[in-house]
Amino acid sequence: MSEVVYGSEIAKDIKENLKVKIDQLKAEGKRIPKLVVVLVGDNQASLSYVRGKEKACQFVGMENELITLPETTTQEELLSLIERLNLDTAVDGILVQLPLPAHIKEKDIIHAIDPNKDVDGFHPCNVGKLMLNEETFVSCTPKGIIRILETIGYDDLSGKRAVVVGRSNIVGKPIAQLLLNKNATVTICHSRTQDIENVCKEADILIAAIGKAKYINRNWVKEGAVVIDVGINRDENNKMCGDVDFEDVKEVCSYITPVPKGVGPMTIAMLLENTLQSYHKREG
Ligand SMILES: Nc1nc2c(c(=O)[nH]1)N[C@@H](CN(C=O)c1ccc(C(=O)N[C@@H](CCC(=O)O)C(=O)O)cc1)CN2
Repeated sequence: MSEVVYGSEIAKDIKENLKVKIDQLKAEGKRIPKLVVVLVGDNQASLSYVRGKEKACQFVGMENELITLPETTTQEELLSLIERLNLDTAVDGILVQLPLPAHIKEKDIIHAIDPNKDVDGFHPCNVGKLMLNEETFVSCTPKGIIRILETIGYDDLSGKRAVVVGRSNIVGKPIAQLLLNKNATVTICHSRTQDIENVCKEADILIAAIGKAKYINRNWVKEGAVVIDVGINRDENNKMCGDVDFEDVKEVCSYITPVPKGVGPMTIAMLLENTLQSYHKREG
C-alpha cells in the first residue's frame, strides 16, 4: 500500500512562502515582481490554466497581466508583442501559453522570448544551461516533480534507476536531465521503445508523461517504486485521470501522485518561483 503525495498541498505551502516574501518586498516599498501571460485563441483547457496562474499570482501578491489574443493573430503580431514585453523593464516573466494555433510556429515564438524573462525555461539558452547543470530557469512541471521528490525525502538518487515515459520538450526531456543531474541512472522510453513494460518495471522512480489515459498498470511497476503521474486525460466517463491506472498501481508502489491534485498544481507554484527568481536577478 502506498502513500498518496498531493502536489496541491506542497504547492499551497510554496505559495504561502512566496506570499511572505512578496509581502516583505511591499513592506520595504520595493517594486513588485510581474508576470505576463499571453494566451492566443480559445482553447478551453489553456484558458483554465491561465486563469489558475492569474489566481495564484493574486494569492501571492504578484503583479499579473493576462493578454488574450484572437485565434487569427499572426505570427508577426505575436512576435512584436514579445519584443515589447522583452523591452518592458517592469516585466520579470513572459509566458506564452502552449499549444499555439497551428499557423504560428511555437519554436519561433519560444526563441523570441528574452532568455532572462523565460520563466517557462523553454528557450534553447535555458535548456542548454540545464544540460550543463548550470543555474537557469527550469521548466515548471519537471521542476515541480523534483520538488515533490525532495519533499518526500527521495532526492538522493545515486544508484537509483529512473525511467521517464515520454520525450516531450516540456516534460520528458527536461525531467530526464534533472534526474541525471541528481545522479540517477536515467532511461527515456517512448512510442518506439521495445519491451517498454519491462523497462519500466526496473524503475525505482517511474515518471509517466505520455498522455494516454491509465496506460500504466501494476504490471509495469516494481514493488516499492515511486510513481509520478504527469498525464492529464479523460477516462471513459469523462473523468480527469492520469497516465497511470491509479487504483491498480497504488497497491504496489511506495509513493504515487494522483491526478488531479498531483503534479499539475506544482507547475503553477514553480512558475511563481521562477518569476521571483527572475525578479531577483534583475533587482538583486
Ligand atoms: N507555456 C506553457 N504552456 C503549457 C505548460 C507550461 O508549463 N507552460 N504546461 C501545460 C499546462 N499547464 C500550465 O500551463 C498546467 C496544466 C495543469 C495544471 C493543473 O493544475 N492541473 C490540475 C487540474 C486542473 C483542472 O481541473 O483542469 C491538476 O492536475 O490537479 C496546471 C498547469 C501545457 N501548456
